[in-house]
Amino acid sequence: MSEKAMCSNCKASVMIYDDAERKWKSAGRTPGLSNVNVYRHMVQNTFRVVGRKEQDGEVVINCAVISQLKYNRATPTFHQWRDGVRTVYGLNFSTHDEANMFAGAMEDALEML
Ligand SMILES: CC(=O)N[C@@H](Cc1ccccc1Cl)C(=O)N1CCC[C@]12C=C[C@@H]1CC[C@@H](C(=O)N3CCC[C@@H]4C=C[C@H]5CC[C@@H](C(=O)O)N5C(=O)[C@H]43)N1C2=O
Repeated sequence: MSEKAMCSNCKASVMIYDDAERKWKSAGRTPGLSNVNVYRHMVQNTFRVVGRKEQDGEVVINCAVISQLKYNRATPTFHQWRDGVRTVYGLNFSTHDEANMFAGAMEDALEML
């Protein structure tokens, strides 16, 4: 297994900001909770955020973590970042603890890049 999870799975609703309509939309086919995690590729030392819907495993986010990424803890349970091009992702976590755990994994990844 060339990729390792940086923390245990965190539950969050994955959202994408629609610039045109200026509103957040649920990523994937339907709204709902996903298991999100930061994965480290052990050979390439690259990182990505992957989220799969709890309900049916749909991959709703698969986003590279680039060194310039600015991770914004907008609230204790809503964190957001730009993918470096044009997509803004938002994670609405179920609990503060999961939000902190995920943010810690993201910050660890950014330190290693
Ligand atoms: C300089 C910069 O780039 N700034 C970016 C943020 C950023 C900063 C630094 C680095 C990277 C980034 Cl990405 C920026 O400000 N962005 C990125 C796109 C969207 C937004 C722009 C305008 C709106 C206004 C309100 C605000 C907003 O979205 N929320 C407030 C805080 C939590 C609040 C919580 C939950 C979500 C769930 C749905 C909606 C709701 O609660 O119903 N909502 C919210 O309303 C959420 N916005 C943003 O965050």
